[in-house]
Amino acid sequence: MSIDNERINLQKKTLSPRILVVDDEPDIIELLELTLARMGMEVSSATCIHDAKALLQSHSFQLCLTDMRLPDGNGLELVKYISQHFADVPTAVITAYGTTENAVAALKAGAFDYLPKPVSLKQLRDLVKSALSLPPVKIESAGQGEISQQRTLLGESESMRQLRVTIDKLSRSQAAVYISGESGSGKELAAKMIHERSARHKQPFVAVNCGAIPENLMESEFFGYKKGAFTGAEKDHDGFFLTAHGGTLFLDEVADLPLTMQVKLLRVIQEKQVRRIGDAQEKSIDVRIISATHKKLNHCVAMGQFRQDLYYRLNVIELNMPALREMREDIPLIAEAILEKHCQETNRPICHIKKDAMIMLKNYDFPGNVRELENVLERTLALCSDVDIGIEELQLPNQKLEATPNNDAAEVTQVSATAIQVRIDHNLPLQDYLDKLEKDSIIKALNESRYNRTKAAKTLGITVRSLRYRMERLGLND
Ligand SMILES: Nc1ncnc2c1ncn2[C@@H]1O[C@H](COP(=O)(O)OP(=O)(O)OP(=O)(O)O)[C@@H](O)[C@H]1O
Repeated sequence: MSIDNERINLQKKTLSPRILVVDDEPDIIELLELTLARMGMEVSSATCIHDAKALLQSHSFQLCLTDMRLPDGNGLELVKYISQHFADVPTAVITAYGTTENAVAALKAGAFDYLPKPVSLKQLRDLVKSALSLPPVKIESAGQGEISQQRTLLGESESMRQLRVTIDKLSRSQAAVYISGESGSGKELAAKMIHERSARHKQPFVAVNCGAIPENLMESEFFGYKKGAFTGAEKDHDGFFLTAHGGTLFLDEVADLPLTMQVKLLRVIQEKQVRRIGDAQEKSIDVRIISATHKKLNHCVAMGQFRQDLYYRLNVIELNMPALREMREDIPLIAEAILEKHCQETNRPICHIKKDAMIMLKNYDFPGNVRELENVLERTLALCSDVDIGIEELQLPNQKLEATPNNDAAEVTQVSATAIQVRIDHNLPLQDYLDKLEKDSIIKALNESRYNRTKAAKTLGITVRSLRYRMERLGLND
């Protein structure tokens, strides 16, 4: 062999992915070693957790395949150990036939995927390929800075930081995820983040709003059809499952699926096979399912509107999106980010929200969550030409102030340097309360300046024009 060839072989060897196999059955180790070696992998094997940990300390691995039952403990222990200390190493567990509980427990503990026994070599190869195409783990991914290139859920509250960490973990697994949360709270964004950070990121992300498809078209939309299968089927159509092959299928508003469709969906998910209408052949599909609804899916199950078996299939891991009012401290950051984005897109100077207006936003309950915040700000930008956005430009719907620590009226009182002592009436609608505060501030400034509007405006920190506008609005002209 020439020196060059030798060097290439050596390079190939050092570049081969290394896989750790943990099993106490020599036959299984041998089968896995042979198959993986044929795929060009380097394999190290251990027969117990203790030896596996020692190997992890001394070598770097790109994947670990472990049995569940090991002489010195449970494979889950190893899954947890690896996800804690070697977050970059995906782990797959080999589970005894029919023990789905084990598989679910492993996925919840952070496993990338599971392989049921007897191990199918095709499944093994597919699993290895996907595990090796996982993007590298990002350090400190709870923060947002380093992932700014990708879409991300903004917010620095503890719940948002935790959510991002969980999303990163879920991205490194193949488990079905069910995302719960109110409308507009970021369920679809979370699903996209999981997909974009996963081994499937180069494959399609197909989002389906289950509530928007007419019942008579559901089957053909989900499973596809062959040309001529029915009147109007002028060419082959793949349907959502086949289109999402290799990638992620996001079933939004999954609770809206009719029961007949739920049965068909469950079958396809279980068998991993789909047959287009009019096709004699079934096709294998490899699709990760993420589902979501703003309804309480467990209630739908209890009411007999949603099949329990499908619920268990979809809800291997649940991700709950907090409502915006549960993370009020994040409202300024999210609001400013939305403004910056819109201003950049429309080529206008970046607008900012004034302090009192921001407090008002923080105190508003946002039943429509971040989507509503986006709409409020978009409307504001359309109507306001100033770079500083004040209370009146926001035009928030009236809302009763509730005495929670977050919308503490004391905070509102602080905003205006000239704010006078006002009796705070929690029973007033928010707009009326703020109008009263504004009116009292203006009257006080006018009194102090002996009705000199220029001086009063200066004290209030606003322009004379704005003072005139406000006085007119509040009926103070007399
Ligand atoms: N934490 C967040 N940071 C930045 N943007 C967010 C955040 N949460 C939601 N959004 C944005 O809010 C809008 C609504 O989010 P999304 O569509 O994901 O909500 P959803 O829960 O799926 O809504 P629905 O239940 O109505 O389908 C999107 O533009 C999304 O990008």
